Amino acid sequence: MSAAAITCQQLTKRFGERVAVNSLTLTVPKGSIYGFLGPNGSGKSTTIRMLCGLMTPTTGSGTVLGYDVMTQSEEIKQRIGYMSQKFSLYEDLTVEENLDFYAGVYQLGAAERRKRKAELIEMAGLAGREKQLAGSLSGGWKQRLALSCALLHKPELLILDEPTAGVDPVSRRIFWEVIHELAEQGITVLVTTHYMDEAQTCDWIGFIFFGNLLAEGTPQELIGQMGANNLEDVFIELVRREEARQAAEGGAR
Ligand SMILES: Nc1ncnc2c1ncn2[C@@H]1O[C@H](COP(=O)(O)OP(=O)(O)OP(=O)(O)O)[C@@H](O)[C@H]1O
Repeated sequence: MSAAAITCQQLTKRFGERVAVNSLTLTVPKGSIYGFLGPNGSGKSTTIRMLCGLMTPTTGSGTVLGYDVMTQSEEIKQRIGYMSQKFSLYEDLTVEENLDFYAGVYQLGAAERRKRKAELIEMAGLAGREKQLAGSLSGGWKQRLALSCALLHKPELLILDEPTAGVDPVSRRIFWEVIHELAEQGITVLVTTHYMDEAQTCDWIGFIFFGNLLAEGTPQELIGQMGANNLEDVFIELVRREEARQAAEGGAR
């Protein structure tokens, strides 16, 4: 059995002339938290959409939980948990009704539905809020409900695209405690974030810019390799070097 939850080799996505993801090769080990970082528009969401089976790569190859990203997108969608930037909760349904809705999407039987709902309400700290309308929850609670919905079918892999964007620091901290608990249970997590304090707690980091993977390693390895003080400095230095390289290339033409 493979020790990788995700592998991709030279995965590429073009939109017309624009290369959104350029020959991306990476491996996400099972049970790890992999932080996927990069400036706005660098290709993170496009990569995630390809890995989730929502978008077909232009070229390259990859597997998610052993399934082929080119040909087995349905198998992948059934087995992963995905939370997008604008997680889709039904604001006019209660917490419990949202969970019921997604339990229906994942075709859970009545007994399993009851069990998973109870477990996830407990995990997310949503007890006592079951009858509250999702639309009346604060950002942090909405986000924890969305995470619970993404976990109903017990996925082995959780893919989170900027799950904490616009959420207050206390809620971010609680959310990340849950992420680490899930990883301890063996769930693999691929997560994008612009918050370097969050990235610092990941097992692995990949930096992408203009669709290219510029660096990969543990946070400590990257900080050491760059002679930086912290991940934020690594991030800024990688972007600066790449911009200088591109400017030199442009000037040489
Ligand atoms: N459907 C599409 N059609 C054309 N271009 C697209 C499409 N989706 C993304 N792009 C382009 O591909 C590039 C990568 O976008 P992507 O959304 O993957 O970046 P990102 O790293 O997720 O950015 P952010 O941090 O802002 O979410 C951008 O230049 C974007 O404009």
